[in-house]
Amino acid sequence: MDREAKNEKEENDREREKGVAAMVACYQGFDPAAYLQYNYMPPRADFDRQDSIVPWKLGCLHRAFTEGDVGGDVLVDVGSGPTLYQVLSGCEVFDTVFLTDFLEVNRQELRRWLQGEGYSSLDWTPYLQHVCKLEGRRPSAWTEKAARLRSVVSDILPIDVHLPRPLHPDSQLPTAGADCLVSCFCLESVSPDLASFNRALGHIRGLLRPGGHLLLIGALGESYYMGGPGVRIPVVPLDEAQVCASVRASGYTLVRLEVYTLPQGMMVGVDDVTGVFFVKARKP
Ligand SMILES: Nc1ncnc2c1ncn2[C@@H]1O[C@@H](CSCCNC[C@@H]2Cc3ccc([N+](=O)[O-])cc3CN2)[C@@H](O)[C@H]1O
Repeated sequence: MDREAKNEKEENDREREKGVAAMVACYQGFDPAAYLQYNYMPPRADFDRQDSIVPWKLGCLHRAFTEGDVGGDVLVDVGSGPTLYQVLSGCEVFDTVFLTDFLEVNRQELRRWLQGEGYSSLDWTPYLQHVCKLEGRRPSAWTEKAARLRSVVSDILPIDVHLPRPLHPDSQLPTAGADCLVSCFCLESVSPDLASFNRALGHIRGLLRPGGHLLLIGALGESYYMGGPGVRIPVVPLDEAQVCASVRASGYTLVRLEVYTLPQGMMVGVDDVTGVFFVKARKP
């Protein structure tokens, strides 16, 4: 590499590090309880509304986990945040589930739920009941599902998708990698730009074994969201074509893309998201 190219690469690396550091600073004010209130209560989580977002997400995940091609022992949820909905179907398929997040406040929120009912900031019962219904079970089986999830969560780990190895080497992940990754609303919300989003997709690919699946949910058209009162966090705005291109460019085979377009009633002033994507992909 000649001197000029070396200088340019060093400058690009410095810019990249500055962008990631700025994102870390944004997250210092993240408020799990407020975030849950904004996004995981009605209207966005209204199980009696056909057009509510959370039932749509749970339906995508239920189909993806139960249509027969996803399986194995280990499921990793990348960037769990303070939420559990993303593993309510997967916990029936995998005997070992790792929840992960960058912030200790979110890992604490998840630990509180694991302690038992009534400790976490949000009552997940309606979510558990809804997924039981999707599975053809009576809603009162939610207590069994909660017990199942508590039994399979093996650890709640720190993660940084901007590192080539996002998890600490001691994380007890199988050498070959996880059998399945799920990640919801994380990568586009933690990346300063599209190049960083694409790199993060590549980094988490290293957590997945060949033949394993990636289930990715994310925001379309979003440029910011509120991570708490007065905590405005920038987001990489994505469209469907870019999501498909990024997934393929990061070395995954795209199995399918599903898209939800937000009706006016779901726009509640906590972000400027226009749609939600669901991707099922496979690592060749
Ligand atoms: N470097 C990092 N590596 C991994 N995770 C990291 C890193 N930095 C922060 N994190 C971690 O990632 C974060 C994940 S929460 C990100 C929120 N995403 C945007 C928000 C979500 C949302 C939800 C629902 C709906 N809806 O329409 O129903 C829309 C939307 C759109 N707005 C947070 O847990 C942080 O702690």
